[in-house]
Amino acid sequence: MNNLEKYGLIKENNQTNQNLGRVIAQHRDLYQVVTNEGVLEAKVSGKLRYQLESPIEFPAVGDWVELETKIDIGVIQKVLPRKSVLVRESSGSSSKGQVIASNIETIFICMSLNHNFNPRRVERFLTIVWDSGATPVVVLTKSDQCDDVEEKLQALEDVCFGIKVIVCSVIDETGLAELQTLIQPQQTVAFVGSSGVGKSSLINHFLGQDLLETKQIRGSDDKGRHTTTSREMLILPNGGIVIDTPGMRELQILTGDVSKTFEDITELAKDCKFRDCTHQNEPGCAVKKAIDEGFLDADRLTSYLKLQREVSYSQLNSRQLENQKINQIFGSKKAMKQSRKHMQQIKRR
Ligand SMILES: Nc1nc2c(ncn2[C@@H]2O[C@H](COP(=O)(O)OP(=O)(O)OP(=O)(O)O)[C@@H](O)[C@H]2O)c(=O)[nH]1
Ligand SMILES: [Zn+2]
Repeated sequence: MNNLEKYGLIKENNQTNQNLGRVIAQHRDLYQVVTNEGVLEAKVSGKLRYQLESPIEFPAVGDWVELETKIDIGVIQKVLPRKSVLVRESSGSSSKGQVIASNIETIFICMSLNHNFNPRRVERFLTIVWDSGATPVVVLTKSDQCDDVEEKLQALEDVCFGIKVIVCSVIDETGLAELQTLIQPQQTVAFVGSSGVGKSSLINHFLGQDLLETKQIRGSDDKGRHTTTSREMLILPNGGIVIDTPGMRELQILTGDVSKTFEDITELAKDCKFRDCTHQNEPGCAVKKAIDEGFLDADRLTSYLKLQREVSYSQLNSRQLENQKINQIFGSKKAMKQSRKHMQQIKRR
């Protein structure tokens, strides 16, 4: 098996694949691409850069690309059509979206069977995965810590209709063999889910070694992760391929873990005068105070508020959404009725 086959290339009628490669890591404008000759650094050609119309079209981890090899660097000329693409709507103001990874066949949505258990969260992850074109599988982790697995499975019945659900534990090895059968040689998979549900532990299990640092080892400090290593695409001993990029890990913020991602703000907010403080113009706001005193970046509050809005929208159904919009504009439904009445009176005059 040549390099590219190892990285998931399925041979089709004796193609030569001379200029073919797969992106295995990305650091801003610089890509790491695996070819049949080895791994090389690569950039996007000037021509391609000019042709691409949106950030989403730029190469990303998982992409198959055509490239020309110069002496010390590869030049990417073309991104081959993607079979699936996981996109993260960017939360900055230049809202264009960003590719997290592409050409993933199966995405394991991980959720632990203890306090992290929440069917709504699975639902949100499912939406993202279906949108990507990959096949979702729901993986319920830490079954060794749960006494009511059956009940929890029932709670998921509607949400997970027609989807494979696997109960597992790396402690007593429940379900791991079954999970392994879903990671076939040359198939690309990924693990998503909130921080701490056991994604690294599962990947390490399938790797047969502790390549990824789990929470226990790294302590609670998440900083610095992935800065020294570029293991964003891992080949398992059985031949399966796992994509594990920092972006993949960040997918959780889209799905409601705002308070966890913005622990500094939630911590500060405990000192706000009002429990339901929105940190915008209330008196006695500890978050605003921290910004004024230079302890907190104002940008951080902005992205917190933006994300919170996105998340709360995505959690509401359309009717609630309508009500929430009304509340934002008019204060309440009652106020809206009053303002309508008022408008009608004006018209009549
Ligand atoms: N009891 C029990 N603990 C587990 C299991 N799997 C993982 N853990 C523990 O849960 C903690 C978090 O596991 P990780 O594998 O680091 O979780 P993660 O999802 O990779 O977290 P992030 O890297 O933050 O995204 C660690 O202390 C693990 O030892 C399990 O099946 N049972
Ligand atoms: Zn506040």
